Amino acid sequence: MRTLGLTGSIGMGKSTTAAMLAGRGAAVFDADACVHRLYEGEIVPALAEVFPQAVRDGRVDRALLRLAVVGKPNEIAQLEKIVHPAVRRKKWDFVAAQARAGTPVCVLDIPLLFETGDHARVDAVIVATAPPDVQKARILARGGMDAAQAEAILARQTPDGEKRRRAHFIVETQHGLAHAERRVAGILRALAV
Ligand SMILES: CC(C)(COP(=O)(O)OP(=O)(O)OC[C@H]1O[C@@H](n2cnc3c(N)ncnc32)[C@H](O)[C@@H]1O)[C@@H](O)C(=O)NCCC(=O)NCCS
Ligand SMILES: Nc1ncnc2c1ncn2[C@@H]1O[C@H](COP(=O)(O)OP(=O)(O)OP(=O)(O)O)[C@@H](O)[C@H]1O
Repeated sequence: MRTLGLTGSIGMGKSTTAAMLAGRGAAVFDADACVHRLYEGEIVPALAEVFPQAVRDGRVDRALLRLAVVGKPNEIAQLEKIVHPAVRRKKWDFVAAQARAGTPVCVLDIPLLFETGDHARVDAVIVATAPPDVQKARILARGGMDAAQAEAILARQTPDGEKRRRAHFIVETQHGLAHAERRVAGILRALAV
């Protein structure tokens, strides 16, 4: 099995690129979706001890959690200390299950691929990217985060230029879906998978 890491800074088109890889047969682990699932129950007791204001009806309310942690380095570090080990377990369980099932290509879609060191544990790294103005417009258009919150999140991520330098493959997402789809097909061809 080939294991590919897919990353990109906030709003760069990572999830869209992951969906294209899935459409071509890859099994995708989505770290953001994994976190969101954990917030529905499994990790709620641990979080309720530290961020009780973000728990409503037995689940984590992400808008409230965002208010509690974004732009607050100590709080986000505390959150990561609880969330990241749980995600790590789910991620490698997923990879092991895919290997057992004989899946040919497994993709780890992880915003913090370099920050966690996972880039060194995969066969190749794909980085989704777009110019900064496109990125900012996308984050604001999606709603949820304002410009200051987006800046605070970006400040915690490896800069896009460094991600691109360290990538084996780059998918530029500012040229539209068809363009990115062709690039994804080309990458899979180049990897012979
Ligand atoms: C801060 C939270 C509540 C915001 O939730 P929201 O629904 O608005 O955003 P979502 O989870 O979809 O994340 C959007 C993007 O923000 C970026 N991001 C999120 N958390 C982090 C973080 N700790 N460090 C850097 N970037 C982050 C990523 O690019 C991610 O794709 C949420 O992201 C969270 O709980 N983060 C902590 C867990 C974490 O580190 N996740 C990152 C991948 S494991
Ligand atoms: N190749 C593309 N062509 C056109 N629009 C795109 C492309 N890729 C992404 N987009 C658009 O950009 C926005 C952000 O994309 P997406 O959700 O995939 O980003 P992301 O990197 O996963 O974001 P985040 O890290 O914030 O979760 C979406 O509105 C999506 O439709």
